[in-house]
Amino acid sequence: MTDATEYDVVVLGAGPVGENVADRTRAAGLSTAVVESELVGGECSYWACIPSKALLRPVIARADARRVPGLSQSVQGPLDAHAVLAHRDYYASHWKDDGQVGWLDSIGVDLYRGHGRLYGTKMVAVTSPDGEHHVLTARHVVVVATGSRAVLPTLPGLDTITPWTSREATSAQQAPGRLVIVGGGVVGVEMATVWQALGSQVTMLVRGDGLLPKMEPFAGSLVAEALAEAGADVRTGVSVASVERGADGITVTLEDGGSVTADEILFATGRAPRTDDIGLDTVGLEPGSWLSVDDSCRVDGSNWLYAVGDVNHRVLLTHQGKYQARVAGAAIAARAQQVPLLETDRWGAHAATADHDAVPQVVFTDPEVASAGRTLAEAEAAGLRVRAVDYDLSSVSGAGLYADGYRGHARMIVDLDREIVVGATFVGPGVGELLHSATVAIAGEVPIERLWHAVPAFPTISEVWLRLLETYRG
Ligand SMILES: Cc1cc2nc3c(=O)[nH]c(=O)nc-3n(C[C@H](O)[C@H](O)[C@H](O)COP(=O)(O)OP(=O)(O)OC[C@H]3O[C@@H](n4cnc5c(N)ncnc54)[C@H](O)[C@@H]3O)c2cc1C
Ligand SMILES: NC(=O)c1ccc[n+]([C@@H]2O[C@H](COP(=O)([O-])OP(=O)(O)OC[C@H]3O[C@@H](n4cnc5c(N)ncnc54)[C@H](O)[C@@H]3O)[C@@H](O)[C@H]2O)c1
Repeated sequence: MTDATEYDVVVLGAGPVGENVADRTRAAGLSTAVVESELVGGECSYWACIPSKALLRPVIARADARRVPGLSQSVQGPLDAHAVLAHRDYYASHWKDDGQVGWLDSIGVDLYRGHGRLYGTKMVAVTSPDGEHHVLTARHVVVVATGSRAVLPTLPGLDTITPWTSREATSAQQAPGRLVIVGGGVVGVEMATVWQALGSQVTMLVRGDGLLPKMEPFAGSLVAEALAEAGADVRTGVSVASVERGADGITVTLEDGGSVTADEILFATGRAPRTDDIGLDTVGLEPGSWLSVDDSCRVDGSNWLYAVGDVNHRVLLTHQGKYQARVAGAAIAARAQQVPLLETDRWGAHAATADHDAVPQVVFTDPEVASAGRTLAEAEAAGLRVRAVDYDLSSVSGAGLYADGYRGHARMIVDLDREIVVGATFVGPGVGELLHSATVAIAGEVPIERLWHAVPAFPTISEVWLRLLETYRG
């Protein structure tokens, strides 16, 4: 090893979360280095959130326009797939990270390109692409922010095909004629929405009994209904037995004996931590494991190792990882300054409390699904005494004006002992922008009787809040 360099903080991985923690520690006056093996900006910028949403936006805008009388006639044609993909390429910065590298430079964070591995306590060894080695020593902490990767199931014949993961699904340069998607989670439904609209014949193979199993059941039902109307073949309760490449493409054999043939197959079957080759064994941790942390994002049992973002498996979402980065950054700075007492209590400045109680998520399908906090099933499993309050979104004036024949549903979960909202789910066109109202109500633990005074503007879809509260109050 050559070229040993010392920093206050060393961050392993420059995805959105690593970048944010580096920003916070640098702003607190701590010298900070980040190590990145691929592109600064991580999965989110190049193969996940940004390209997927750039692909989805024209699909959703067209679907919305088709529901507006006077406009629908002019948007009946197909999408211009070439222009949609070019728009995506632009938002993925053509898979170049110059902009983000420039930003790191502007905030005074040093970037080391290469594969980083922990190398004992407070040390990170970096192997650069041209084979050089650096050892970075952290005076205070090392932060692991190496994210996650797609998981492929073990299947006979997998080695005969080159399957798509979320990376290929978000960066493909043309629509396959026939696309099979295995998995009915968030990646599965968003990518089915995109590629069916761009001209592929999509078949979804879902082993459970519905889509989006982690959300309220009506969310998956409404999305499945709309995907089927868009022409996708959504099959639930089916499992893949094997895959094989033949003259006519990829043949997927199902456990019930049926089969489907396609040009491409996307496995949208979940994520694994990128920790198999980061030197965890040198610090007594298990390679390949998710890193378990406390609410300040410090790895259990350590006083110098933090883990933020996907890699700690608390919530696999960019905005929540960036929230963890803000909390961890504040905790790292406070501990470095030897602040005697950190605010690690619930909702304190050094506790990522919202990870447990107030996580928002938007699934950008048509209809959109927007949820915050707990589902009914989660609230009950947590032992809360709750009531689910339901309302048909199509009965809200603003929804009718938004789209002809509006279809949607809303559910609010009320904690009956505290009389506060602990969860909300909205499904319908345009509901994504409604979500922050729910997040504020949940994180703020606003009493229902005070929410009654939060008057939604007429005639917006947000009047659903009034209808939910009226329904609750009877
Ligand atoms: C298709 C798809 C769509 C998504 N859409 C959304 C969305 O709309 N909204 C949302 O909130 N979330 C979305 N997500 C989730 C989101 O992408 C992740 O939660 C987010 O990227 C996590 O950020 P991170 O910084 O923890 O990890 P990552 O973004 O994975 O970044 C980790 C970085 O660490 C680097 N790295 C790894 N190992 C090493 C090493 N040994 N040395 C050096 N560098 C290393 C990687 O190269 C990478 O740049 C989506 C995910 C997918 C797959
Ligand atoms: N809009 C967004 O916020 C957004 C978009 C995409 C992804 N994400 C995040 O990225 C993460 C990954 O998404 P994902 O959809 O890959 O994971 P997921 O865990 O949401 O869904 C994976 C699905 O695949 C199924 N599955 C697993 N193994 C299987 C197998 N062998 N055969 C058939 N089905 C199998 C699971 O039952 C599950 O329903 C999620 O945590 C998600 O929140 C967020």
